[in-house]
Amino acid sequence: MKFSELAHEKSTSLWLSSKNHPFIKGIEDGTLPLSAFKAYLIQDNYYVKNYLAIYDKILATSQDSQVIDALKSGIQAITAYDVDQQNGIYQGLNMTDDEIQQAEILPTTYHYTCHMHHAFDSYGEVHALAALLPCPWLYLEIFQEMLARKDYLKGTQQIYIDFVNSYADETFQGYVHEMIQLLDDLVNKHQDELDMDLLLQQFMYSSAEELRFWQMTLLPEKWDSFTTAQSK
Ligand SMILES: Cc1ncc(CO)c(N)n1
Repeated sequence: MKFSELAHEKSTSLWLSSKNHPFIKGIEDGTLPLSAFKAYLIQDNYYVKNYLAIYDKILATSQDSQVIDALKSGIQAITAYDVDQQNGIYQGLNMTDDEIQQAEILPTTYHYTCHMHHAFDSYGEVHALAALLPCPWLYLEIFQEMLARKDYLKGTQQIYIDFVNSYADETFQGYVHEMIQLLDDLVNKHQDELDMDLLLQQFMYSSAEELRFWQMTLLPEKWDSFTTAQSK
């Protein structure tokens, strides 16, 4: 079994929880308050910046031309699907640069981005790529499945329809498949020296963080609940 297949299988229930999450259902039926979507976008702005920063760290140190080529085209995909698309949405929602840059980074965003940096800093590029993969792959699955449902997006807002269509489109799918292939090739190349359990853990942690990411803006999450002693 390929590493990607194993990781995907082990993450099934976590991914299902994301797919059924009220945030996702709210995008589909239009009940997600715009305030929650805005809060998500603000956290995601920081997240995507860090995602690209990890790509840069890998590009600056990798000796593997397959990794370098794939990440260079990956940067273009992230720029088109995450950065440029989100910039368009910010404008549509009248969100200012100050509002985005000065917002507080919430615990889950901080934790998820630290996890991805840690995977690279402590274990190197293959582990980092395992931590990075659930991000685009899960989005592709969530939004392709949403589009495939017969009455998808009935009554939802145009801004949500555009968001879903973008992450479900063929070019994005091509990028995701390239990243899956890259990781499987690297696992084969480095089979003897890789700790497979640790590698799987990188992917699983990120799958859990993706679920927390939806929850964070709906709760909404607050640092107070982390910085106040609780008896239970
Ligand atoms: C948290 C998160 N996961 C996945 C994606 C998709 O690239 C994103 N933009 N943000």
